[in-house]
Amino acid sequence: MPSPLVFTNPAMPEYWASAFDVVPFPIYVVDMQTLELINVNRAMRKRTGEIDGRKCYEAIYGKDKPCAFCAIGNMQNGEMGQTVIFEHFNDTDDRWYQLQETRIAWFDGRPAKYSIAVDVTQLKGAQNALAEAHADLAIKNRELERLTVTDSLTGIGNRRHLTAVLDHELASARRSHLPLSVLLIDVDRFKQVNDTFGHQTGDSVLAQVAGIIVRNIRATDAAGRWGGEEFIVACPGTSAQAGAAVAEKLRAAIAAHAFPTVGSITCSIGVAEWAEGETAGLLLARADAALYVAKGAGRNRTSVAGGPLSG
Ligand SMILES: Nc1nc2c(ncn2[C@@H]2O[C@H](COP(=O)(O)OP(=O)(O)OP(=O)(O)O)[C@@H](O)[C@H]2O)c(=O)[nH]1
Repeated sequence: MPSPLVFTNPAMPEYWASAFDVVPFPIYVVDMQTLELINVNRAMRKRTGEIDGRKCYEAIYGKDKPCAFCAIGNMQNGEMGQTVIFEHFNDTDDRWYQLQETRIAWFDGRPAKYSIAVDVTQLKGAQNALAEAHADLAIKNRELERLTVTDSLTGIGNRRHLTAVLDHELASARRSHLPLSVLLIDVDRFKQVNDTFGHQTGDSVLAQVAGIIVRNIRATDAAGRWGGEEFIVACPGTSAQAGAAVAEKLRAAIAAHAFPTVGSITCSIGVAEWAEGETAGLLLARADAALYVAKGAGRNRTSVAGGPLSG
């Protein structure tokens, strides 16, 4: 009993033609030795015209030598009925095809392969659009995430970001037993800046102060705008003494900066080192108390908090 893939009935070529002409997808049969097209169905002829007898690579792909992706090489020693399925972009008509190619024996015994080519260009387009939409969404989500932790005026971390950073740094300090200091920075007499030069100039001063802070701290430090004209810097691995040095550096940099329209401004800074068992709220309360001392002592200075507040 011959394999159903070995066509032996001499009437078969006609049968083949009538059966495959009703299939709406292009189907063609190639002689595996000569690479000549033995049979081409109606859907294929509609696309290519009469190409029977021509080399497949030349008639279908407009090439002057066999295609690099041709499956015939791998089929030469394969089993009858061996099938490969792959997708291919045909640049002669700029369309994607899914090709299903099967090894057969033609009616006269010649080894051949027949190919069914399904145009999947639209499907590919939809897949690509979906992939693009996913990528776009991922980028937008990322941007949204960034915006929720960014202060829109200064571009540095906002209060939400700082709260998360402080929680994280406190947990790290608890584990590592390394010191952690926070700096609470407040622009001096900022109301005057607004009142004298207008709110817009005030905004610009805040953005510049943020820039000075960010440029003068370590990559491992975290800075953000706590609100209004107040900024916080968290310095992991930093004692109160070292924190005071960072504060003085920032204070001097801000005092030395020439702010357009406004001239010079100053700031006061409260520094507190985290004490074992202390919450972020209590740590900030101590930094705030130190800031209050700095303001009371005449502003444009740094004050370091004493030990933890009781209660
Ligand atoms: N331009 C601008 N001003 C702001 C912003 N947020 C808060 N302010 C202003 O900052 C000023 C803070 O004033 P105060 O709290 O009295 O403090 P100060 O004038 O800096 O005085 P001291 O802190 O005592 O030196 C207020 O006038 C607020 O309106 C902002 O986003 N932009």
